[in-house]
Amino acid sequence: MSESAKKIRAGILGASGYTGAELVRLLALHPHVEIVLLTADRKAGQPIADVFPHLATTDLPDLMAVDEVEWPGLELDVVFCALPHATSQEIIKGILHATGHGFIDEMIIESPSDYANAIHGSVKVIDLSADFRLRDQDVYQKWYGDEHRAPELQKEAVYGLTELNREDITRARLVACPGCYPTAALLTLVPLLQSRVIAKGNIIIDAKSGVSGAGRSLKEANLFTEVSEAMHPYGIAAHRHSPEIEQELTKALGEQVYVTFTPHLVPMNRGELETIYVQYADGKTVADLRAVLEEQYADDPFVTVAPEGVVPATRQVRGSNHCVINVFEDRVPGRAILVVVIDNLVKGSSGQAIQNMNLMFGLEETLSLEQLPLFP
Ligand SMILES: NC(=O)C1=CN([C@@H]2O[C@H](COP(=O)(O)OP(=O)(O)OC[C@H]3O[C@@H](n4cnc5c(N)ncnc54)[C@H](OP(=O)(O)O)[C@@H]3O)[C@@H](O)[C@H]2O)C=CC1
Ligand SMILES: CC(=O)N[C@@H](CCC(=O)OP(=O)(O)O)C(=O)O
Repeated sequence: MSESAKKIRAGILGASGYTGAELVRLLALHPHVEIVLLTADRKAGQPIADVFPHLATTDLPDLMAVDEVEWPGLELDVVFCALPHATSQEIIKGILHATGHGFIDEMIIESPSDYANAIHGSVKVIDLSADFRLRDQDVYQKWYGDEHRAPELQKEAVYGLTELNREDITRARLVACPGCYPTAALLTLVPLLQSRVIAKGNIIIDAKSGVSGAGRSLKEANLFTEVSEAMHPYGIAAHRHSPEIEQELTKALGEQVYVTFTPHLVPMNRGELETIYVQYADGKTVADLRAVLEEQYADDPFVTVAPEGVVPATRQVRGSNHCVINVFEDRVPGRAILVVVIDNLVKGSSGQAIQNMNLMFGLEETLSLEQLPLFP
């Protein structure tokens, strides 16, 4: 895109939340994006600088309620949807209709060019919530409690794990960004399963997240006094990211995969670390796992396989779109230990969403995401 080209007109729904604010912070650096819409719920009507003083130097519209937005008049090119689960479905369905486009499954789509024609000129939607991540309606209902209210779009949505799904993301109209835990787990496990260097059984994901992963709304469990100087697991054998991780691993391998996944809340603001225990496939060693990961991510700007022996830590990625992975030989014969870190608010949500937007608009994937991690 040339400097003189029209800027991409972007809207951010849920801009008074953590991922919404992070989208604003990162997009402020984007040379081809103009933010023309910000929405909020309880904070609608306020200038964003009143809600987030750290964003005061940016020139931005005030926060407005989603149901007051006049979609066609805004001529948006892209909408980032950073709303809580279950609220995105109907809003996204409404946006696609209000901006003049129907649902793909109401059209005759027989080839990639039919699809390209069908979505030509449509606003593109990048959803950070879980609403369109699970492909199966029944699985969605089982884990999220309610019937899906836009199942036709659930089928169309592309899973937005950038490094492993670039081709589909590039062509997509609706991208469902992965959850923060699945991002770290899948970047590590998909290449290893696909290249058959690990066994599909006995995968254990021990995950830790900073408190911003739970969002900005008020919850007793997230008070300073509850969270500081302590840590605890939650969602044991019942966290909704298990089916999301299993869906994508099963797709990658072509066989059903199950994982043991236990998240923990740790007293830090942002960052996520997963320690993943795996079993080698017959005859494979730690060197095979390292070789697969190094080859997979050799040309990727944001995913790094750390040198042998270097231990990934959340400080190595804080505030950045980077993901650092390393693999270690276990002293228990036949097993390896992987460690992976991301920032939940960047690679785990808003950064990856912008990476996807760059792909969807034919831009350099790294635009507005170039900053190095913050240290300390
Ligand atoms: N936090 C994280 O690390 C990650 C979050 N996600 C997902 O991204 C989404 C946003 O998360 P996060 O930013 O943490 O959430 P927050 O709770 O921090 O923010 C939610 C935003 O949505 C608005 N909102 C709440 N309810 C409604 C509603 N009914 N209608 C319209 N707007 C509403 C809020 O407005 P107001 O403040 O004015 O009430 C706020 O702007 C969630 O689906 C989350 O699961 C995904 C990956 C990582
Ligand atoms: C610390 C914390 O509470 N984390 C959130 C995960 C946030 C996230 O990635 O994802 P979703 O979009 O799927 O909510 C949780 O466990 O529910």
